[in-house]
Amino acid sequence: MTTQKPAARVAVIYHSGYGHTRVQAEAVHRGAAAIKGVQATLFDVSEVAQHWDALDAADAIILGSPTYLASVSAPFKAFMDSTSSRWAEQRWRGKLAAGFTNSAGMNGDKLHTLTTLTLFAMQHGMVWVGLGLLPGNHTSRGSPEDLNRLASFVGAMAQSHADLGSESAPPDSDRRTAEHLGRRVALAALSWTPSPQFA
Ligand SMILES: Cc1cc2nc3c(=O)[nH]c(=O)nc-3n(C[C@H](O)[C@H](O)[C@H](O)COP(=O)(O)O)c2cc1C
Repeated sequence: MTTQKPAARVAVIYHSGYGHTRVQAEAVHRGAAAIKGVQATLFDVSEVAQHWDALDAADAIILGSPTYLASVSAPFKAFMDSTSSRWAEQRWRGKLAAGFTNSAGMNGDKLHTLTTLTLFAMQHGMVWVGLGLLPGNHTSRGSPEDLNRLASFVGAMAQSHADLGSESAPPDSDRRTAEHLGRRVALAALSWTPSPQFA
């Protein structure tokens, strides 16, 4: 008898003060939801109180925050701190994790935000899934239209000019990069079954 593998569940949780990171989060979610057999959900941190069960049940949690003063935003940090009882019980141990961030600067110290998200996942005993893309816009033949134009490895980066609204920023290449992250995590979640001995 063959046993049907249950659909993988991917939760995307994000904060966005002005809508730009929400656009990125929606793209990550779209990418994950496009994978057959994957149930993808998208949560704003302000509504996390209603979604703890879904986060606990997820096979993968994708974390997203704008970069504010070189790190995660205060609302996202409040969410991180509110997971401390789960940290103490290591309830999320063995889940997959990934991350994304958006800021006004091309660099803007975004890497520090992604590093913060990675360390958060490590403290929870989660297993980090990187972006898995070579750098875009990396040679004289490259362009800002390239996937992964900001050349990140650890997660998806996006950049939004500070004077543009979320209807046009971040640009299409960053939205496609975010979709790629969602797809990659969803595919990983479909094939990720940690054994009971995994610790
Ligand atoms: C309090 C604050 C701090 C910021 N700090 C940075 C920063 O360190 N680096 C950067 O490149 N942009 C910084 N920005 C710009 C935001 O990252 C940028 O506007 C981003 O698109 C906001 O995303 P959101 O609309 O999802 O909130 C900051 C913006 C705010 C409001």
